[in-house]
Amino acid sequence: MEDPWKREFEFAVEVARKAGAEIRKAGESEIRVMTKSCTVDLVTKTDERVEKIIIGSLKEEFGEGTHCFIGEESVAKGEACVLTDKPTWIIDPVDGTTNFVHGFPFVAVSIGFAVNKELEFGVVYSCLEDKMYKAQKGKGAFCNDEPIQVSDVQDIKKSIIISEHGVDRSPEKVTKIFSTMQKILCIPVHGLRGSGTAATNMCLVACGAVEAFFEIGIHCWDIAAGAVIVKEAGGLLLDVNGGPFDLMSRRMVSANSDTIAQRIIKEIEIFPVVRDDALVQKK
Ligand SMILES: O=P([O-])([O-])O[C@@H]1[C@@H](O)[C@H](O)[C@@H](O)[C@H](O)[C@@H]1O
Ligand SMILES: [Mg+2]
Repeated sequence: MEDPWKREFEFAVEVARKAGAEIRKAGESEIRVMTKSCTVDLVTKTDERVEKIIIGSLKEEFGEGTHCFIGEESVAKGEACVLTDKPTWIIDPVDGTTNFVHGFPFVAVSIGFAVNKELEFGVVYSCLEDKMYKAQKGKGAFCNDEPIQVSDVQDIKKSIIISEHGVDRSPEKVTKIFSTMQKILCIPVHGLRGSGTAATNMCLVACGAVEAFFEIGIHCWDIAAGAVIVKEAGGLLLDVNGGPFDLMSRRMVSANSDTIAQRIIKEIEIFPVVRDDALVQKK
């Protein structure tokens, strides 16, 4: 099978590893914490610096203007968040920023790549675990170059489900989030977990450590890379209402099978979120 984006894929792995080393180094020094949408939506100088390193390296390697970029911290500063047909890098430089600030050991660099709005490959580097997850469309999923596969568990009562509570602390949303988690927990499932980073959660689905991850409130940069990795590991992605996965919708279910996915979807109490491509952009 032809491999038109081989060079981009291989370079993305290199850049993710370099970015991970920067995060580990920064974690040993003073971490200056700032906030974005609310007091618990944290960002640090490391997030911003690492995103600049990633995008700068990609522009240097592939030229200015040939590719588009959607980066978490660039969007936070008002850059557009619109997926066009052009080759587009979808980047979360530090996924698990709150974990990074607290020294909780799950922090990932997430680099997805889409062409004609189709995800071509994804790279997630869990840099404190030194686990490099990667996948190209049609070519399987790997962790540290070993093939990975989703779990074969089909009985929800023998599953672990991952979800996150996100940064929105409004009572009506928190109530729905925890009511959903309570209903799933009391199916009962073996357990509920959350690593604090969507990208890592998706890789845990892909390697069969858990059966599913769902969340309402994530962003395209959190899940673009993980989406390819889950699919190439034999899993699937759906909207939380059971419809087709929509990268820009800020909600999704990733699971090892449709059986598990459908059982979870029955319990999810959906609340509205503003789409990534409807975010207010810089004038
Ligand atoms: O902000 P960040 O650490 O890059 O990304 C995080 C996501 O990976 C996680 O799923 C979500 O629950 C957090 O609220 C946060 O958005
Ligand atoms: Mg993130």
